[in-house]
Amino acid sequence: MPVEPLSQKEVEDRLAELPGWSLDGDRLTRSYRLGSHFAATAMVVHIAQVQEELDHHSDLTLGYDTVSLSVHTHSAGGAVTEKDIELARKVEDLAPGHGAH
Ligand SMILES: C[C@H](O)[C@H](O)[C@H]1CNC2=NC(N)=NC(=O)C2=N1
Repeated sequence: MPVEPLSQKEVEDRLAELPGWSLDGDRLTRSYRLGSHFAATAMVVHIAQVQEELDHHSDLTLGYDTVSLSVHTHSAGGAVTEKDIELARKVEDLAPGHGAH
């Protein structure tokens, strides 16, 4: 099923409920800090699992103690869609369990 681009207003409304997430050009982004490199690595694996379940994938970057995501929807011409918001919400839900902030 095709996903439609969200309007600027729709993106802003949804971002209001996703603290820490922001729009960088046409992408939703957020970085997390973790307690160790191993903790950050475990969070990356958990996010990868969620992304496979959603069939929606961010550019996911592992640093020493950081995890960064940047996502938009390729099939919507690179716009932000509900799929990006859904992924962001799921990552927000799993982040506290990894001690990410
Ligand atoms: C075939 C597969 O369903 C598609 O390529 C999916 C996979 N993951 C994806 N991820 C993102 N971010 N955008 C997409 O359009 C997308 N499409």
